[in-house]
Amino acid sequence: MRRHDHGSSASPASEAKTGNAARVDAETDGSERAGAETGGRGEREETAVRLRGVGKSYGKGHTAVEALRGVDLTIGTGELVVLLGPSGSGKTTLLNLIGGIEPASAGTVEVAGRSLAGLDEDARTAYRRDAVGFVFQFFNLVPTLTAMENVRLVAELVDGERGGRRAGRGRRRERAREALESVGLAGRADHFPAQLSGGEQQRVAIARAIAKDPELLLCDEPTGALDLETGLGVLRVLQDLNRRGRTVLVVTHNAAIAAIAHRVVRMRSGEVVDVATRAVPADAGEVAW
Ligand SMILES: Nc1ncnc2c1ncn2[C@@H]1O[C@H](COP(=O)(O)OP(=O)(O)OP(=O)(O)O)[C@@H](O)[C@H]1O
Repeated sequence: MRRHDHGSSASPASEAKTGNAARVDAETDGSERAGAETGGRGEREETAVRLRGVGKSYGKGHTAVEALRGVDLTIGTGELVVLLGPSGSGKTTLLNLIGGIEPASAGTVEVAGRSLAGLDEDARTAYRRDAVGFVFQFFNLVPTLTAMENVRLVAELVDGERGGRRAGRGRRRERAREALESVGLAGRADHFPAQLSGGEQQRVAIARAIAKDPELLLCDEPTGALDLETGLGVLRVLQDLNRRGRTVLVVTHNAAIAAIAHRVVRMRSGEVVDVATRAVPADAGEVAW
């Protein structure tokens, strides 16, 4: 099994900064599980995300804000990681950097072994479009399109841009149907967003995110606008997708969601202050808040 350099790459300084000696072990855990899948051409990278010394600042002078400060974090392929922290601690900023929505001010962000810093605007757009699925708090569905059309829209955009990989219309419809099925909504394909509950709308948004078969699913407060029951339905879908091999990063205020994570990352004031591993993540069905 190919092994990672987590032990050596996590410098004493960064360990001291996170104040968490378990961090290196926790990272090794994730890569070992994923490592079994790697080793040859065409196989998956064992590290999904690697951040080293990542900083992000906004503005200048007396209005400058340091949203992220020296963040080191590794996410193994196939992990479900929950990122917790109070408002303003930098969670969304971190997600946006990993998703290529904005560039880091310092340090390196690598996804599936490729550095995002070297990408020009076109390559960054292609990366966002092809490699990352985004799920937001307020679903962001197009209200005048049905569930199926919302999902297909993204599949068509992606196919339209991916030279040489154009799928036929039938194949795109099939892929969209598969995505809706995988979130338990095949029966609601022809409903408009207003005819769906909040939880169902979020599941359509998840179907839309996975229809393009992204390497990474980035979720920002995916249950934030939902009541307990519908929120748990969404968590079940995310856990199910993760169990089928997808890497999932969930940003949330809701500490109860941490129960389903392989690893829980806590942030405060732009820094990672703790990383904890769960030997056996809870079933989403067992979570309550
Ligand atoms: N575009 C921006 N311009 C200026 N400051 C920003 C910008 N985006 C974020 N910030 C600041 O960066 C810090 C981190 O914000 P971020 O949204 O990442 O926090 P968060 O942990 O996701 O918070 P919340 O849970 O409230 O969404 C905050 O102080 C915020 O005001």
